[in-house]
Amino acid sequence: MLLTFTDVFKRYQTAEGPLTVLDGLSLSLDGGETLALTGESGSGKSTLLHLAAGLDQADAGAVRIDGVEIGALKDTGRAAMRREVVGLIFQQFNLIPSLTVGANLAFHARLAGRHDAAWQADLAARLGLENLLNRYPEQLSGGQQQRVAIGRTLGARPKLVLADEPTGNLDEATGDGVIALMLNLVRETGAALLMVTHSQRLAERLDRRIHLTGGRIL
Ligand SMILES: Nc1ncnc2c1ncn2[C@@H]1O[C@H](COP(=O)(O)OP(=O)(O)OP(=O)(O)O)[C@@H](O)[C@H]1O
Repeated sequence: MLLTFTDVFKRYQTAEGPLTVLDGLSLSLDGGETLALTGESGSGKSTLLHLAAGLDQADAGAVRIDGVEIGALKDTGRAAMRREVVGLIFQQFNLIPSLTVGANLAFHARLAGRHDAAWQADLAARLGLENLLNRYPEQLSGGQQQRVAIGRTLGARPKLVLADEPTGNLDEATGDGVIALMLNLVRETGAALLMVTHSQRLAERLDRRIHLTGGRIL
């Protein structure tokens, strides 16, 4: 298994008192598998993704990537795991505004020590970005920005891609095109994908679907 959650609990302290968001949740994702995560607003989908990315820690239970329990790693170990194994794609694109499209595309691959000019050129072409490489993110449409974000993530050849509502800011037709490109590239590189979506229609395009409710997977 590439990613496992075993009996994971996550609580937040809120102004109204403690809130249990994940309540003994377990799940597993195989290498190369694509999995859609749905759930009501506020059910804990982003919380789960943050735990999978090592951006936050569980209060109890274990989150493992490639057999390594990320809660047991020190900060530097978790950062290395994020850099080298995990790729993140967010609704808000999160491109680096001061870097060109070309430099954004290369950024994660360089950080991971896996920059490969031929692969980057191939990705740019596949994502229809080859004529935009010298532009800055603010000079792109939302769909173009998300294609850069996908290229930036896959440029580093992560084993695990975590996507949080990747087409949430795009219209349906643009979003469908972006998802198709992302799924093709994810499948081609053999990465696994955990994608949060509100859309049952998009969820149907992935290998498997899970639904988060009451802090657990149905
Ligand atoms: N840092 C925090 N402190 C306190 N409560 C939080 C914090 N982060 C999230 N929550 C609460 O935890 C619950 C789960 O939030 P989360 O963002 O994981 O849900 P979600 O399923 O991703 O929601 P949405 O679909 O609306 O994005 C919500 O009730 C939210 O208010």
